[in-house]
Amino acid sequence: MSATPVRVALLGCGSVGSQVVRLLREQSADLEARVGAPVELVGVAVRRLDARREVEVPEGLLTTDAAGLVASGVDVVVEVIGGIEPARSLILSALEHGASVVTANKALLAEDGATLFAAADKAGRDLYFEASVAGAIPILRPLRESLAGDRVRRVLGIVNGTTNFILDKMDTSGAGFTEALEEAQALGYAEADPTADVEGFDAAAKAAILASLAFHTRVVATDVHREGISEVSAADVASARQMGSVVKLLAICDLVEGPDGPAVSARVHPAMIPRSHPLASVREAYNAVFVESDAAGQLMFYGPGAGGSPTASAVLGDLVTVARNRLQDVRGVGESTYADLGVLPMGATTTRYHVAIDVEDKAGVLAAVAQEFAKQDVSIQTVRQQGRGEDAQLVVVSHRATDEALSATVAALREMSEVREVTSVMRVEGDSE
Ligand SMILES: NC(=O)C1=CN([C@@H]2O[C@H](COP(=O)(O)OP(=O)(O)OC[C@H]3O[C@@H](n4cnc5c(N)ncnc54)[C@H](O)[C@@H]3O)[C@@H](O)[C@H]2O)C=CC1
Ligand SMILES: N[C@@H](CC=O)C(=O)O
Ligand code: NA
Repeated sequence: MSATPVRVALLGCGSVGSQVVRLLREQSADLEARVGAPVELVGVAVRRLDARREVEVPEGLLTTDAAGLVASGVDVVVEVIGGIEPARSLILSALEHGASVVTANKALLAEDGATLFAAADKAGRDLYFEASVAGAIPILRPLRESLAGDRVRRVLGIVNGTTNFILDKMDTSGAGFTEALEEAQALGYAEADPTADVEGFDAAAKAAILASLAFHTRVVATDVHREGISEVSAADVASARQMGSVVKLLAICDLVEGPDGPAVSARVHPAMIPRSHPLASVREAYNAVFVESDAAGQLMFYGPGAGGSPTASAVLGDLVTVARNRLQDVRGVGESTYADLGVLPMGATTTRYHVAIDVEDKAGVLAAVAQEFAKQDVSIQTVRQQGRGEDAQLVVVSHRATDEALSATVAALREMSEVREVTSVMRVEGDSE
């Protein structure tokens, strides 16, 4: 006699949801063998019954009553609607009704993960979310489980495919930001409204999730310093190229020593990295995440971070785990926030700056510019002059200093009579000091 099926409800049938349906159908026999029971899709909640879908869903499974579906006694709810509401209420209701939950919703986890994890604890059910960060790349499970005996010091990565595609195009073809964005939209990488990707909200949510798991503390999206790529100009990209560097949108999470003890620093911003750095070779819409820990040293995780099918792969991985757990009547590893660390403000975080300044080409200008750096106690690593006369430009790269001191230096440079314009300001990462 075959085992009782694990009954699955799917919420949302867009890019990711439709691929979840496809994989559940195509791999049904293997999934049954791996789980130890048939995995049965019993309902798919959609916004509109007559919408065009990438995959055929038997009509009897479709419903617009998501709330009714999660309350119908299913074993697992897979949430791939996205956004805060109704996703949050549906997940909470699913847990209250005894279902385990798999979600790809980084926006919700980074805004209100605490409520969801508390509800999962209260219900004694699993809440898994590998797909929420870097799509198909297994990164949350390694942080939560494989590295549980180590001390992670840094997580550094490219975690947004859309912005990496745009920056890569700007670098390889000399395209401006708007042109590169239009290409990303035409290829279906960027949304019609690409704000969450382009302005760094998507990457900041992922940074919050990564930092929470890596450092065993709670970090929310608003704890993450966020700058997007809409201000990155063709001149910035060209300036990076001249330095042998490339511009990438990075998510950087560090375990640091704050004024009151260990703290977390989490930031998302464009930065120049040397072309020799492994992250520089991450092209198009790919993602990569570096993890540095005391005992393991450096680890790199690389692969497709976006797209329906890769993301559905991560969803199915979680689905198999929570289904197995249910059959064995156990729970997987939950949230761990025992470290309860403070968050270091961006101003106190140490970074390095690249500053390109159009200046008057006359004696004493270089000394005057250097003096503004010295006033803020910012040490200069290199200065290069390019062009002459009207076209004279100084390119300064600093040593590491607090972000507060560096931005005060740039503000002072902008006020100098010898400075015509500060044309490019960008942080520098992945280099020696
Ligand atoms: N597309 C990607 O590459 C990745 C997406 N994710 C996450 O996966 C989730 C889903 O993303 P996509 O599939 O790309 O979005 P999508 O916009 O293609 O699909 C969402 C679907 O949910 C439906 N929906 C909205 N409200 C609903 C409701 N009340 N009841 C039932 N259905 C409803 C929409 O009509 C739409 O079909 C999001 O949380 C997203 O952040 C995570 C990693 C990568
Ligand atoms: N919009 C995201 C995809 C999902 O996380 C991206 O471009 O990386
Ligand atoms: Na992932």
